[in-house]
Order: sequence, then C-alpha cells, then structure tokens
Amino acid sequence: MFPIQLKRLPGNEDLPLPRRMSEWAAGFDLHAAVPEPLELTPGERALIPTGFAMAMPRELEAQVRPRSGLALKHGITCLNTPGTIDADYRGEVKVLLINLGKEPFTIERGERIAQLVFQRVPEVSLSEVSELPDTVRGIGGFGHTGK
Ligand SMILES: O=c1ccn([C@H]2C[C@H](O)[C@@H](COP(=O)(O)OP(=O)(O)OP(=O)(O)O)O2)c(=O)[nH]1
Ligand SMILES: [Mg+2]
Repeated sequence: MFPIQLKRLPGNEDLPLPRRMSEWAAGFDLHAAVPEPLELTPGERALIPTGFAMAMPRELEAQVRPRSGLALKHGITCLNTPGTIDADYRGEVKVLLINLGKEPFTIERGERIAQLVFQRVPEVSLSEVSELPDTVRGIGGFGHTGK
C-alpha cells in the first residue's frame, strides 16, 4: 500500500478530494475547481484546476485520464492523455480538457472531469550503444503486418 499525500489548496474547502466512485475503481475522480462555470466551445481547450496538490513515493506516477462518459456523451477528453503527474511535482494538479464534440460544453465547479490512476514506474538506466540486439520484427512497424 503506497501512501499518497493530498494537500487541499486555499479556497477549495467545498470540493471533495479525489475519490473512488466504487470500491475497486482504478481511477480516483478529479473535481473541477473552476471559480465559476466555464464554457468550452467546440475545438476549444482549457487547463482546469483541481484545487489540490499531492506527494507520492518516487516509484509512482499518476496518470490523468479522461472519463469515458464525458467523452461519449459530450466529446470532452484530455488533450494530453494520459497526463503525467511526476512524483516530485508539488504544484496544483490540472486537467487539460478539450471539447471534440459539436456542441459547447459547460464545466461546473465540483464536476468530475477526469480521473487519476496511479502506476509504478520501473527504475531504469539508459545507456548509448552502437548496435541493438536483433529481433524477428526488426525495424518493421506502423502497420507493416497489414491492416
Ligand atoms: O495532465 C497533466 C499533466 C501534467 N501536470 C503537471 C504534473 C507534471 O509533473 C507536470 C509536468 O508535466 P509534463 O512533464 O507532462 O509536462 P512538460 O511539458 O514536460 O513540463 P515540465 O517541463 O514542467 O516537465 O505538470 C498536470 O498537472 N496535469
Ligand atoms: Mg516534463
């Protein structure tokens, strides 16, 4: 069990902190900390505050992922999905939403706009080499196996 510290930012006492909406949900829903309703016109994007900052163990990252319901019903998604929250980031968690739908969409204060999913980040070491180990695939990619 990894400890995650959440710090509510001033002026957001009315908002829930990220929470699971079912017992085994992978995602903790994020609430919009917009001071007033914010309209996103079709094609428009906006960086939405969530009203909290966090600290987690260095072996973790948190991914900011879209909510499928908002995407299906309104075309609202995260532009940079999945967003990456680094373990050493202490700023406010924010959500970069874009309206890919055909209608304007209004984000209300407190609305659940995205979800946080925690992941373990493997420790790696990068090194430069002159030759890579051979594989059957080789350099084939981008659909080289057919449609
Ligand atoms: O959806 C997101 C993505 C990022 N961040 C914050 C946390 C993350 O640790 C930081 C930097 O994100 P990223 O590394 O994706 O952006 P960058 O363009 O590389 O910025 P930087 O140079 O600050 O790393 O911004 C968010 O709050 N929400
Ligand atoms: Mg970065």
